[in-house]
Amino acid sequence: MNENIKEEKEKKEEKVNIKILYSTLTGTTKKFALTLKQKLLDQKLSTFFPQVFEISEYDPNDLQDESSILIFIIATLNGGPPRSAKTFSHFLTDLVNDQRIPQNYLSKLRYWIYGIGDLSYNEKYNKFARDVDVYLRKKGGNSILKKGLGNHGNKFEELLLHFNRFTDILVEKLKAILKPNEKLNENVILHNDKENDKDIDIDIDNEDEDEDDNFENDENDENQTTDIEDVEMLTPIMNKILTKQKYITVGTHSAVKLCRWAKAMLRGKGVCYKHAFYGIISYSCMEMTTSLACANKCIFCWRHNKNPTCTSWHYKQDPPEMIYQGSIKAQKDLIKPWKGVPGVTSDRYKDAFNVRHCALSLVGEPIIYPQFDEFTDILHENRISTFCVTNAQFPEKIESIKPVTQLYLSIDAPTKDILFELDRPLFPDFWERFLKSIENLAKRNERTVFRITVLKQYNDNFIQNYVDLIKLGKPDFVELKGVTYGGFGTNPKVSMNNVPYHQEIVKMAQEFMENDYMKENYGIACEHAHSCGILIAKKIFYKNNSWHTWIDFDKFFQLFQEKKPFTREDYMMKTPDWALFGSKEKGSNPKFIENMEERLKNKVTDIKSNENEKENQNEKENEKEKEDKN
Ligand SMILES: Cc1cc2nc3c(=O)[nH]c(=O)nc-3n(C[C@H](O)[C@H](O)[C@H](O)COP(=O)(O)O)c2cc1C
Repeated sequence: MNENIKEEKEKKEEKVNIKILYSTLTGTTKKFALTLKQKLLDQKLSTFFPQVFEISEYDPNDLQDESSILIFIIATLNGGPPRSAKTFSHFLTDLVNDQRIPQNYLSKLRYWIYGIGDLSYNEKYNKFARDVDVYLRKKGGNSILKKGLGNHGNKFEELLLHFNRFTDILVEKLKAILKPNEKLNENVILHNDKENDKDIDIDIDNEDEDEDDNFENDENDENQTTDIEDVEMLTPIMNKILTKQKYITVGTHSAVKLCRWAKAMLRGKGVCYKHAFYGIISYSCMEMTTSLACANKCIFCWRHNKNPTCTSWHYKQDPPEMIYQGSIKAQKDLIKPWKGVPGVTSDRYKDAFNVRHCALSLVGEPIIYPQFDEFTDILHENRISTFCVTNAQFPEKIESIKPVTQLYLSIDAPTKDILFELDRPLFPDFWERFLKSIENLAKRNERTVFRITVLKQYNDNFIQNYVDLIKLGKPDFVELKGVTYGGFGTNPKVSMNNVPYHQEIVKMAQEFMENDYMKENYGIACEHAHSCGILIAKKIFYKNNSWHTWIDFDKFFQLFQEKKPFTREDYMMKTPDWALFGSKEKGSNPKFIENMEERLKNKVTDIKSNENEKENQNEKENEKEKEDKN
């Protein structure tokens, strides 16, 4: 950029010090926002640079580091936010409900609120303006002046008078705050200070001074939440970031990404652990989610916690058929560019367009999508198997969803404290939800799995605690898998030091098998050294002297079509020798690995390549961190 333009731009940016955000139903708040802007401009002060925006144009992620003073002039619609403020309102609700976000999160924020409502709405009078004020204060925001609540039920002149009285005082406050070349005078800013508020005795009578005390009730106010069901889950900014990271978003809450194992299998460079353990064809497997939002912010999250979080579904809902069509198209679009890439044979390339599996495990929490059952029905009708991975925070769903091909719980930690540290859950009763989810898993009839993602120094111990959870959930399988390097971003809590070697996972599995309960009921069935994975399976899958951990997919679809109850035992299949624990191939299917015989002859095992991969990953991590910093 030309230096002069850059300087000019910086100067201008410095001056954007008052953002007036309005949210309107019939235009009054917009009019008032423009009136206030003019009043500020009339001061002819170089430090006043007011700008007016509709609230939907404001990215709430900026609240934390907002250097401008925010002025909200907002109406209420049936006790909730007007349409243009729904995303903003939803963001704030999540923020206050998120126990991990510190109370001083918005401590840099300076704001003022003026609500325009109608007293005849009684307890819903200016409810949205009052909520926004409470929410911002809850997270440390600083109100520079007590909020104003105007009654549009009065004569318009009275409302305008009320607004003018407030904004006159506001102008004085702003003058005091935004003096040129002067440090902020702390005494001027009212840090939620009710004592200081008392000298501005111009608020209308029925305002509740102790709204903070009513906060919990406000949250439960049905009227507040019923109207926000058509908020889109993804903001345009989130969408842009996801696209940059090679996700294809489908509709407003789903996404597909091509799994690295799909690429590896296409190129004859390896298969995923799901192929070794269960017979999934990696390149025919569509990895996706029906909800990018999740109730956890795991420290090892692939998405570096850039996803939305929520404790319940309150979004616009896309129809399942549309998600299905969109996802299949996305998967095919992701496969297309692999034509002609070295190693990709025409047979495999063609075959990859036949989507046969769906791993509902990408990111987020797929089961909170309200039409999840309808979506899996469509997949099954199209002979696409379903592996569903949930974060064990929605126990009712885990009990009630229709059977999938294989149902997973992510068991990220053996104890409450470690779960809190690793998953950073949103729910205050996260441990109870976790245990209840495990308990409900035991009631399921299809194949069930505990997925333990092992992070060294975090959750690689406490075998007895894990066994207690296994006794409760009685999963058919326990997958131990070293955490995958996905670039840990700038998260200081995880690094390559937390990524285990395959031998360490094997050792952990063996420690499991020293436990009496495990010895009696389970055995180590498979391994996949390439991804540091071990499969511990229930002994019911050991028949006629061999493991049957693979899935008979034809049988599964037949059972689905018959619409009769079925169990895990109805669709199992013999596991091939190369996938078994202790085999020389260590879970790599010779059919999909180039020069396998030669590799084995030269003892170039996948364990070795795992070590090399680790070195590469170290390099990648450094690069990724550089990128993140930029
Ligand atoms: C459909 C509708 C619902 C409303 N609901 C409320 C309400 O719940 N609480 C309230 O104080 N005012 C309510 N109002 C009044 C508006 O907030 C008030 O008229 C305000 O001035 C509208 O501002 P605007 O002209 O910028 O849209 C409602 C108005 C309409 C038209």
